[in-house]
Amino acid sequence: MTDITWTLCDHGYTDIVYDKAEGIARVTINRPEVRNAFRPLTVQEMLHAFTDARDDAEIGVVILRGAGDLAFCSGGDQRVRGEGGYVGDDGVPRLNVLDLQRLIRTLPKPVIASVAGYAIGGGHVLHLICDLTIAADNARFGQTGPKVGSFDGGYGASYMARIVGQKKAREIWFLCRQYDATQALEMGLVNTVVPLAELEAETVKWAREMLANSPTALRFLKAALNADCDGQAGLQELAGSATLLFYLSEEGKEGKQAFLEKRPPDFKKFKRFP
Ligand SMILES: CC(C)(COP(=O)(O)OP(=O)(O)OC[C@H]1O[C@@H](n2cnc3c(N)ncnc32)[C@H](O)[C@@H]1OP(=O)(O)O)[C@@H](O)C(=O)NCCC(=O)NCCSC(=O)c1cc(O)c2ccccc2c1O
Repeated sequence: MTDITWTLCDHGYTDIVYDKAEGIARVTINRPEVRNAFRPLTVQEMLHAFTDARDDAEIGVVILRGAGDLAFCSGGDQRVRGEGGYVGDDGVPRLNVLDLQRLIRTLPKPVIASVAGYAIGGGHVLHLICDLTIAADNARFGQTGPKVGSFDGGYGASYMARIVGQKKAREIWFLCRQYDATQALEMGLVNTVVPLAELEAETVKWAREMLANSPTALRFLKAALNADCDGQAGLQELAGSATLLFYLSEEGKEGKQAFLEKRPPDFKKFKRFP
């Protein structure tokens, strides 16, 4: 049992459940009948919920999980895979999970994947993208792409290799094996493994610990760790956070104020640190 009371955020979602408590937002993929595989609508709803969590100043940590104990997420829903992507009600083929990956990656708050059961295919990449992964002892991890005629050569390949190393990443992709929670822990794919019954409590514990720390420090650390891997997009993210901080400073405000008051800015009063 977990000593936390979640409040449902009802946005009319059908494929996910979104709730909040104590500064934590929780996104649950709710399609257990297909091991929480995502279709375009699922991803659209997740994009909406993650955007809400990003923009809500009261939220400091986001949890991503799957409904039930059998799966975190089994990737793209193969039943709606058409030509050129996964097809929604509008008939348009999409790979919109890539938009979701970028949103989770750049969300300026820690995102925890709470994994029970299978994290497979595109579902495996989703847990990889999250900042931290807490796995239940029944969790199983793996890629299936080369078996089912797909691959994720973006974060799914390069970021995975950053985490587990080049040899292991090639093994995971080329052989499409499944790995249990202990093996995942050994290769650094997950941060910790707990008994299934303790998964929610442990996930909330980690979230609470981070909530007690400086949100700005966490924001910059996430952006800095991303920038190490993400090239110019990573630098943009890091620099955007720096600009935000600068806007909050007296020096930044002086520039704006001087413009509005139609006078030259007075930057002489600001120190130059070594
Ligand atoms: C996940 C499993 C290992 C679970 O096995 P288990 O034996 O526990 O359960 P079943 O196999 O019997 O499944 C129960 C039930 O769920 C259906 N189901 C499971 N997964 C999916 C799925 N992904 N899509 C549709 N349906 C699914 C299954 O058919 C059963 O239904 P019944 O009606 O028969 O009861 C195992 O299920 C499994 O291996 N699943 C497939 C995993 C997979 O291959 N996923 C897709 C990989 S490709 C991908 O995800 C992907 C998505 C993207 O959007 C990308 C975008 C850009 C680049 C790459 C992308 C990408 O690779």
